[in-house]
Order: sequence, then C-alpha cells, then structure tokens
Amino acid sequence: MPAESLADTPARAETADAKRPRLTGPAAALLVRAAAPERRHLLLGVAWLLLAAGLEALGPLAGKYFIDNFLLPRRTDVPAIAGLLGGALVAGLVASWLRYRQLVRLAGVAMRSVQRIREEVYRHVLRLPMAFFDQAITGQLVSRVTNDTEAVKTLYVQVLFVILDSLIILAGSLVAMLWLDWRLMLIVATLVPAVVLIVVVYQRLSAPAVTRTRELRSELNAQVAESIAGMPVLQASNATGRFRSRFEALNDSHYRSRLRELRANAWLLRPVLDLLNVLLLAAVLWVFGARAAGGALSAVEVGVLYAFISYISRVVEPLIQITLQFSQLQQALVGASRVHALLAQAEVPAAPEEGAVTRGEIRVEQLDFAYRPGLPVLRDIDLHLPAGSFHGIVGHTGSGKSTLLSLLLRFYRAEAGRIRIDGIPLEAIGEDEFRARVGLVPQEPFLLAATVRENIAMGRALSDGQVQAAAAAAQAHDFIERLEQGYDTPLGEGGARLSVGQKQLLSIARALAGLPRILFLDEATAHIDSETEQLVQQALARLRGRVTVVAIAHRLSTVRDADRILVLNHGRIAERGTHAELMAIDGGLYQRLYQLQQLEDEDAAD
Ligand SMILES: Nc1ncnc2c1ncn2[C@@H]1O[C@H](COP(=O)(O)OP(=O)(O)OP(=O)(O)O)[C@@H](O)[C@H]1O
Repeated sequence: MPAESLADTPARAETADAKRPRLTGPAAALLVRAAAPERRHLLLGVAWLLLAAGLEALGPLAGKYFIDNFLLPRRTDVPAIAGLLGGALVAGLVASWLRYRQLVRLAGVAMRSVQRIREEVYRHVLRLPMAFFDQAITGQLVSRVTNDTEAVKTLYVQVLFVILDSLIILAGSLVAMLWLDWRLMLIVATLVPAVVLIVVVYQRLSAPAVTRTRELRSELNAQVAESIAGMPVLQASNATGRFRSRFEALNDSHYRSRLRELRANAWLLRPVLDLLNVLLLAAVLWVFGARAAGGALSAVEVGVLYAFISYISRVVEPLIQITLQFSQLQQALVGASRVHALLAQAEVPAAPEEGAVTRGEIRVEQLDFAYRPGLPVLRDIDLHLPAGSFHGIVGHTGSGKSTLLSLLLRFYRAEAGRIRIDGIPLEAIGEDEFRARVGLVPQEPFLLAATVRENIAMGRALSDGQVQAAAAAAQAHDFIERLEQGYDTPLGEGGARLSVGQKQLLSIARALAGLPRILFLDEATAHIDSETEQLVQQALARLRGRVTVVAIAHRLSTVRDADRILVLNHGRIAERGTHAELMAIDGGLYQRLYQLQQLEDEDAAD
C-alpha cells in the first residue's frame, strides 16, 4: 500500500470547513453535548457564581450607606458601624468561598467535557475509512486530537466562565447604578456599545491571523512527525538541510502570524478600554461638578458619587476581561470547528452483528473498483477460494494486488460486484467477528513499543500458552527465547531492536494468535532473507487445510507451492493456475516474471 510521501511540499491547506472560525451550529452542539451529562454541576456552579457576584455588588452600596449615614452627618454609632462593617466582611467572605466552590465545579465540568470530546475524537478516528487516511497528514491529525481539543477546553474554562462571570458583575453593577441615578447610569452604559464595536473590529482584524497561526502550528507538528517517521530516508538522501530550511520557513511564518495577532490584541484590547475608563470617570465627575455649580448637589449625592466611582471600575474591569477573552475565544472557536470538521467525516458504516465467518471460503464476483472515478484499478474480478486453500497473488507493480487485498479486508468498498465469505456478503459480517476471524500480515510490520508478549497479544486476553503457540506456529518461538528476557523483552519504538525478518515473523505470530479462518499476507517476504522466507513458507504450509491463506508475493518462491496462483495485469486476472500450469504457458506473464526473477537471483549470486 502506498506509504506517506516525503515530498518537499509547501504549506498544505486544510479543509475549508476547518478554516471558518465560527461557532457554527454543529460545533456549538458539540460543546453542549459534551457538557450535557454535567447539567447539575453546571447549574450549581452558575447559581453560586450569581450569588457571589450579587454579594460583591453590595460593596459600594454599603460604602454609600456609610458615607450618607455616618460620615457626612458625623454620627458615631459604634454598634451600627460595627454591624455594617461586619456585614460587609461576612458578605465578602461568603462571596470568596462561593467563588472557590464555583471555580472548582465549573473547571471540573470543563475538564471532563474536554476529556469526553477527546475520547470521542479518538474513537471516531479509529472508525474512519481507509480512504480518509489516504489523504490525512499524520501530524495534523495528532494536532486535532491533542491541541485543538485543548483549545476547546479554554473555551469552557476561561472564556465561557470568565465571560459569564463578567457579564453577571456587569449586569449587577448596571442595575445598582440604575437604582442610584438612572441618568448617570445611561452615561456609564454607553461603554457597552463602544466595547461591542471594539470587539467587532478586533475580530475582523485578528480572525485571519488566529486561523493561520493554528494551521501553521499543525503543519509544524506534521513536519516533525513526517521527519521522524522518515529519518533513515532523510539522512540517507542528505535531505536534512532542506527539511531544516522548510521547518525554519514554516516556523518564521508562524511567528509572523502570531505577531499580527498580538498586535491586534495590544492595540485594541486593554489600552483602548483604559482610555474609555478615564473618559467615563471625567464625564461622571463633570456631571457632578455641574450639579454642584448649579447648587443642585445635595449632601446625599456624595455617597452616590462614591458608589458610582466604585461601580465604574466594576463595569470597566469585566468589559476588559470580556474583550481580553475574545482573543482566546477566537482560538478556541477555530479549535472547535477543526474538531467538528474531523467529527463530521463519515465513519465506516457499522455492520449488523449477524454474519459469522465459519469456514473461510471466499467468493468474488464481477468486482470493479476505482480510487478515483474514471480511473479503474480493478476490473471484472471473479474468484473462488475454497476454505483452507492457499492462494498466491502475483503481478507487476501497480497491477492492483494490494488494492484487491484492501477490498477483501473491507478497507474500501467496491462500487460494483460482490464479495462473500462463507456465502455471506462481506458487509453483513459484524466488525468484531470479521476482524477476529480475518488476519493480516502487512508489508511493513508494525510493532508497538512494548514487550514481545504484548505485541503478539495486541490487547486480546490471551494466555501465555496461546501466545507461545502462535509464536511457535509462526516459527518465531526460537528467536524470541534467545532474546534477553524472552517474551518479556521490551522491543523499543517500532520494534527497533529486531531485524526486519524477525519483525515479520512476530507480525505473523500476532495474526495467528487470533486463530483466524482467513489469513492475508501483503508481500510479507519482500524484505527478508531466504532463510527467514523458508521459515515463513513452513509456517504457511502448516496452516494448509485449516486456514484460507491469500499471499501477495513479489518473490515467486513464496507462493510456488500455492494451490493456485493468480496473475494480475492492469487490474484484471490475466492467468490463474498452479506453478507448474502457469510455467507451461509459453510466453505467459507468470513464466516471464519467473524467468526474470531467476535472472535477477543469478545476478545477485554472481
Ligand atoms: N490509496 C490510493 N489512492 C489512489 N490510488 C491508489 C491508492 N492505492 C493505490 N492506488 C493506485 O492503484 C493502482 C494499484 O495499486 P496497488 O497498490 O493495488 O498495486 P500493487 O499491485 O499492490 O503494487 P505493488 O506491487 O507496487 O505494491 C496503482 O496505480 C496505484 O497508483
């Protein structure tokens, strides 16, 4: 199957959907859905937030009461003053305690919601069709599952709760001011449309920069992942310099984009609001000054003046907080829409749980397939593989061998024709049943950074005896026993401590450990020496009659003993028969392939 390219591509674009930094309906639904199981916590958290903000809003009113009733009339009523101060102190303490409880509760809601979203995204990725991974770039996908979901957490923790908190304080202060002096309150309230205007301008200026920054960050991830995966090729082809320059260029674009974003923040958020704060204070003082000059200022209004000055800062501060959160909101929305775009990708449709693989007989009728419309890769494929038989598939590069295997493995769906296993259509067999009964040994063995035992068991509840039996059947037991810690030897990332042949034998052991009825091998002997190839051949011979084996082989010796060999040519089955039958076709494709390979082998021996 095609490997991911190491081509020197410029910055790669992502889906248009992920670019729109808007809390679209489905993205909002995602956030609400993730928080839904926490409704009780959410309601209690918001209730405590409301109570705390209400208690805090009483502070300036208490100050006004003190000025009006004790300070200006020069009254020294100690028990009343002590009562007032004590009340203010208790209200402050209760407000602080409620804030603590509310923060812990709401932060918990946010964290658990993001945990759920991240799990949902990962679960979804595991169920995406292979066609999706043909286009996907590993690093970008990793970025979606980790960074973007983290950005969504910001949306819950900081943005929504800080904005909610600020809105409540703002509303409380405006109501208190309305009660004190509605005309003055209207002057202060002009701040609100001014801030809305600032936020709109800010969003216009910074949204493209924020989106670009996120894209570039995920491209940085993609390049690092790609470079690590292809390190041997990178170093051997002396491409490290080129990759370094590409990374530096990307990193520089990221820096510039972030700078544009920060400039918009620096200009529009705090400084403009601080200026508005000063203007507002001047306006309120001017009104009071005018009233005093006109002789209309009563003694009672000194308390109102004090309360107003206190409330102005309480109005300005939450507005500053709200606008500051907008930069994070922007990033979180981009994150949420990217996560949503990924979740919107269609999963592999779930198969009904009824069909079962019992014997392992495969029948293919009139199969046609194309990855892209109009470019057929397989045409008119008809096959019958009896249960327990051993079939080889050979053919030149690009003839469609791996594609046929991918269709038999249900990685893609054919547009025309039928595949049946034991008489049941492929898509009617339950996913668990299908994967348990059908094993695959891929061309590139994939090993986890875990022990030999874990690599064979792959999370299945297998006993030591079952693991060892599978290893013995794959001719891997002997070399495993020779490792320092036998089956408990840690293999290092990608099985770095083993030879390619040993990795391949482990990969076969893993496939056999599930006791499959059908076993597919995709060029499993392509990169191993003839000695290991013989081990693989012995392992396959032992499966005869019990497991249906389909082996794609570049090396014809691997399938020489097969019951039947299928020769693919430009997506069609050109020849089929045993080795002897195919060799008897004069000028036949198989005969030519075989002779060519013998010449190559002789050359290699020379
Ligand atoms: N995921 C894909 N998307 C689009 N085209 C693909 C994809 N995989 C394979 N192809 C194309 O389909 C054709 C058959 O490819 P396939 O990998 O099945 O050939 P193959 O016989 O297995 O070749 P090889 O021996 O080199 O592995 C090729 O032209 C290839 O470019």
